[in-house]
Amino acid sequence: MDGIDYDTEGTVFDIQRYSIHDGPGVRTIVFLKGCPLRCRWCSNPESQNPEPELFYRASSCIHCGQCVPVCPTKALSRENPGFVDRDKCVKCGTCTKVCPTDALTMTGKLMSVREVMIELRKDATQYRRSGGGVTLSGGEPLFQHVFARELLKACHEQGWNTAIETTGYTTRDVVRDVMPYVDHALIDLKAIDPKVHQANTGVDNRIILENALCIASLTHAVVRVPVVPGVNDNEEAVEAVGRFAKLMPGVDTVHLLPYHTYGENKYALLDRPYPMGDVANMKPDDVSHLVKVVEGMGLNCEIGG
Ligand SMILES: C[S@@+](CC[C@H](N)C(=O)[O-])C[C@H]1O[C@@H](n2cnc3c(N)ncnc32)[C@H](O)[C@@H]1O
Ligand code: SF4
Ligand code: SF4
Ligand code: SF4
Repeated sequence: MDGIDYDTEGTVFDIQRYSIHDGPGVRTIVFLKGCPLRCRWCSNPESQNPEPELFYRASSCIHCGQCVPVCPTKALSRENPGFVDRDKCVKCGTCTKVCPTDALTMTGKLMSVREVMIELRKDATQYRRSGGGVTLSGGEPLFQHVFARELLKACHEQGWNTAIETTGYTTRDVVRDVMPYVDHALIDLKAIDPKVHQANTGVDNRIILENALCIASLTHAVVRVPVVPGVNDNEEAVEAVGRFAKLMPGVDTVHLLPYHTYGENKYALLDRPYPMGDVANMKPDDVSHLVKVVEGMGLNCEIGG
């Protein structure tokens, strides 16, 4: 094992314990900030910007005004639509320290590998008992690839299973640098049609498809598809993903994730419009015909996962 730099820092916006999804056994999910994509349905809008950001929850604000004078850039005012002038806010977090109701909070904080490992060690017994471990998610975990790599190395040194949830939108060098420390890659293929991919995520999918093939040649991989109404919730689109998955070395399983709106309220906290408008949650039954398509191609198919 190469040396591990425990001082490497990265921006983390959440650590979720006791997950039974996103890899084998009981897992802790570490969510890293930063993503080069802008999926219209993204359930973690706070993950996209690599920097820490300010959440403002209007329903918790008691209009006491204590935050207004402490802001160094005068970004807070009742005159501002949404209260926070996002162009003026420098994300210093000073206002959050005086708010008595947590209407203002920061999402994302700088943590060292050492600090994250202290959190992860609390669940080490669960990992050993269940064959679980640690999953890096986001955002795109490879966006902060040096931090991700050192964290994965540190997990391996403890003997824990490691996984990443990735779009694969990165360079080949990063893939080769990080994959030796990943036991299980959950690779999102959101659309095979390049025009559909570009229109709905903001990026071309050529690099993603090339890296998906490479990642599957380097570690155990599963393909995941967020099934989104009006984007890829049809048999042709899912069949195209299945055809591609069959080209990926060792891949025998596709997960279909029905579209959900759980992230919608977080757009309001960032004063951003929700790009999906009023498109309703999908139910597992809504994708059962797509499961049959995947299974008919000789692949395993799970809803969720
Ligand atoms: C939050 S993402 C993090 C990993 C990476 N950014 C990605 O998209 O692959 C984890 C999973 O949630 C899925 N996802 C994101 N928004 C979703 C939504 N509104 N409905 C269903 N799945 C969603 C993604 O497609 C991905 O499989
Ligand atoms: S985070 Fe800093 S700059 Fe932004 S509103 Fe709060 S105090 Fe002002
Ligand atoms: S300190 Fe908190 S509760 Fe008071 S006005 Fe500011 S955001 Fe609202
Ligand atoms: S790739 Fe993942 S984190 Fe990035 S915008 Fe899309 S769903 Fe969100």
